[in-house]
Amino acid sequence: MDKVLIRQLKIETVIGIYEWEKQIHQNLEIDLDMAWDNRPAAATDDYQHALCYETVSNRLIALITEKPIELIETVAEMIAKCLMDEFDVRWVKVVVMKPGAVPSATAVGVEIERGHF
Ligand SMILES: Nc1nc2c(c(=O)[nH]1)N=C([C@H](O)[C@@H](O)CO)CN2
Repeated sequence: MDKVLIRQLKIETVIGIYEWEKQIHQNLEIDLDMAWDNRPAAATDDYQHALCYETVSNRLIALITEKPIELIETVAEMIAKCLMDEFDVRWVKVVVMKPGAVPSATAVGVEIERGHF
């Protein structure tokens, strides 16, 4: 299965369950594996057939910074839904990491897979 990948997409937003978290911006780091048939783009060398990682990245930054969110689980589901509804991605693995959320851990996070091949 072909994929388009995005690694360590940094999104600075209002995220968290505590009152103090609603007053600040924190960073999330997103990894995405998106199922996509890369052969048409390669065969034609035509951007029209590619899943544009730049367009996807910009859309997800806009989506996740639109309004405050409490849980990183919500972020992961919003991203998966957006990719499937707006970009016609059939399967996606979304990893959302929140660096610094637990002082004794480098990062904590969630991983989901949605859709099918
Ligand atoms: N499974 C989760 N656990 C926790 C979350 C979360 O989004 N998902 N969030 C918090 C707080 O916002 C935390 O990040 C503050 O440090 C706690 N647990």
